Amino acid sequence: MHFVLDLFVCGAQPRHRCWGSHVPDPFVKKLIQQSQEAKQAAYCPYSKFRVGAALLTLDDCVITGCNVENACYNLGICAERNAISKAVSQGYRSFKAIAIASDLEEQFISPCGGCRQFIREFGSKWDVYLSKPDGSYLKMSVDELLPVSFGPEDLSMKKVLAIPHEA
Ligand SMILES: O=c1ccn([C@H]2C[C@H](O)[C@@H](CO)O2)c(=O)[nH]1
Ligand SMILES: [Zn+2]
Repeated sequence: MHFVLDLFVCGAQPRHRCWGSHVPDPFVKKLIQQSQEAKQAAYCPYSKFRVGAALLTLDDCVITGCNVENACYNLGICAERNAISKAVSQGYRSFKAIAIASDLEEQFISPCGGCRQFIREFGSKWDVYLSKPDGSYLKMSVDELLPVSFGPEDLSMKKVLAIPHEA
């Protein structure tokens, strides 16, 4: 099997290249690299804790995000939620994976509870890659990160993920 190695950060037009739910290792490495690049843009003057996220859409676009803090501390947004909000605002609602990067050398960055719920909104079967600056990673499913979760299905909102023009 042949895989094209580079993933692009896309604009509004999704590209159509799929390989199912299994993301081959070189692509995971690239996605982690992109989350590390996204981390460079973190706006975190208060915590000084930089986080980046790279989201891989079902049609193989990569949307990135970083944490953005605020002088009104509680208004800060995490990198994961930033990336997901960016993706949704560009019309993406189906995701294969999200990679998360921080500067913690000794442990894999782990999403906060709020982000776990935010990620879970878009399915419980996709992959979350928790990484370290050296590129090593821990792969976890959304289900593992947030077991026995509450989601749109519990509100009988089966069509909630459909893009409006497809609904
Ligand atoms: O997974 C995480 C954990 C923390 N942060 C941010 C929130 C805040 O800006 C800073 C310190 O918690 O890191 C994220 O963006 N993602
Ligand atoms: Zn969070």
